[in-house]
Amino acid sequence: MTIGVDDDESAFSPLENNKGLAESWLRICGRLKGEVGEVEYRTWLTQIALGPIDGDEITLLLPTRFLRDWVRSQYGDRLSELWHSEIPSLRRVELQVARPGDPAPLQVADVAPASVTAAPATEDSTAGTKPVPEVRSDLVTALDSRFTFETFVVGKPNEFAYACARRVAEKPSSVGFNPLFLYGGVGLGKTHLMHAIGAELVRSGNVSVAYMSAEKFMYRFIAAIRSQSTIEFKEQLRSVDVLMIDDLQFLIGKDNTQEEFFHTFNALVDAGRQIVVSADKSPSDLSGLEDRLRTRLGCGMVADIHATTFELRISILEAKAAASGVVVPGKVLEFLAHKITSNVRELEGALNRLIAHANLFGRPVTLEATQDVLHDILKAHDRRVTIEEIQKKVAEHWNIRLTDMSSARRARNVARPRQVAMYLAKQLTSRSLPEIGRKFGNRDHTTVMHAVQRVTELMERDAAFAEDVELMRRMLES
Ligand SMILES: Nc1ncnc2c1ncn2[C@@H]1O[C@H](COP(=O)(O)OP(=O)(O)OP(=O)(O)O)[C@@H](O)[C@H]1O
Repeated sequence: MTIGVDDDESAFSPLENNKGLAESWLRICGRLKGEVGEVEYRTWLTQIALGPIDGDEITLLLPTRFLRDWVRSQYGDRLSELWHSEIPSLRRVELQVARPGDPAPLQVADVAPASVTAAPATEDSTAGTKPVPEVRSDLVTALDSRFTFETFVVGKPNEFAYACARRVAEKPSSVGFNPLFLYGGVGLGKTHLMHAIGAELVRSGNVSVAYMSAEKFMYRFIAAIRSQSTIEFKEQLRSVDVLMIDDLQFLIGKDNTQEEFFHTFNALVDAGRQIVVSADKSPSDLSGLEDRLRTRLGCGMVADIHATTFELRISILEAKAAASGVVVPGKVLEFLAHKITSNVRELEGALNRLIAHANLFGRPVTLEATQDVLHDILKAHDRRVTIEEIQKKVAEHWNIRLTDMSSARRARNVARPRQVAMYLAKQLTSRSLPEIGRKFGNRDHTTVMHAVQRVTELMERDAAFAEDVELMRRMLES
């Protein structure tokens, strides 16, 4: 059902005629204010006006499309939940851009935070995220309570970053370096470590901490400009003890926001406050950020989170499987750690899917079931082998020079490995025969065809040779 803000006034339930609805809305605003904090509430939520209610759907109106999209993405689910708790028959909250003549927002700027504020973590306030309460600064985006130091698995690739993060969490006033700059590829644990710092600081009390993504930083900054509250925004930011900004690369190309961040950064460092920043690259590689900002970012401790090793992937899988309570055989964990090497997020996603499947169907996790359930993920992770890799591995294995892959030498000890390499190129890549021929010293496609036939025949006749070729194939595929 779609409710438009249409011309049919009779279909509309004007707010002034619906006191109960207005009271519900005020209560919802009070709860939201308590949950998201004063600044966020004032920036985004006071701009919402009540629209019509029709059956199980209520419409809320926002002045611009930008605001509508932002409120939908950030608060859509929560608004639905809160409306449902007020009026159980309501199932949907529709967010629309207001048109001339639509009701104005209620004057709820002085809505007191509802008693829910003081309640313990509102576990249902954001999907999949359990916010940590009792944070002094309302600049804190909900911290995910799953991301703690206890649940972070430490190994060679991340031990340094972990140690630095711990240091900030334990002694925020005398860390000895500022900022802490965490960087590394996608899904390797940067956000996890930042949330862990936040959770630890909140637990220890007496420290105000602000965590937000660079994207959110920018939107808040823009919103502050729109609502003419930039001074307040700056003061809020500059009053925290620890400021953490995630995914700083988002600010590349956003010159005004960079400028604001730079000033905030300086003000906080000058005041002896701690900053933690994460990005996908080191400060020196973040081209697109202003030089002076890059220089300042690189002045503290720069900690790289490296790509995972097989051992770390196994440890992470073991920890996550144990926490799930589902028995996942070691063989399956090893298989996953071998196959999914891209990042921890994808590894975790694959394991979660297996666990969900096992729970749903009550079946044990086996290697066979894993291949079946994760068919699509595993396919996407199948390694793409290049002809150059094949040539290199085969040349090493048969102890010939790499250049002999393209040379005209016909001696058997050279020609045979070259044929094997052509055979493997045909088996493991999607290259055509002429393309393969070109990579082997501009040979004709019939030469490649002959090599493939010859190797196939030899493998049928000679078990030791077949084993050698199979070994090569496995090494290249792993
Ligand atoms: N060492 C680890 N131990 C346990 N879980 C981890 C570890 N590293 C990453 N994870 C998990 O992997 C997932 C992705 O991690 P996270 O979101 O922190 O990555 P990120 O580096 O911030 O990625 P992005 O660059 O996309 O923001 C999270 O669920 C996190 O808990």
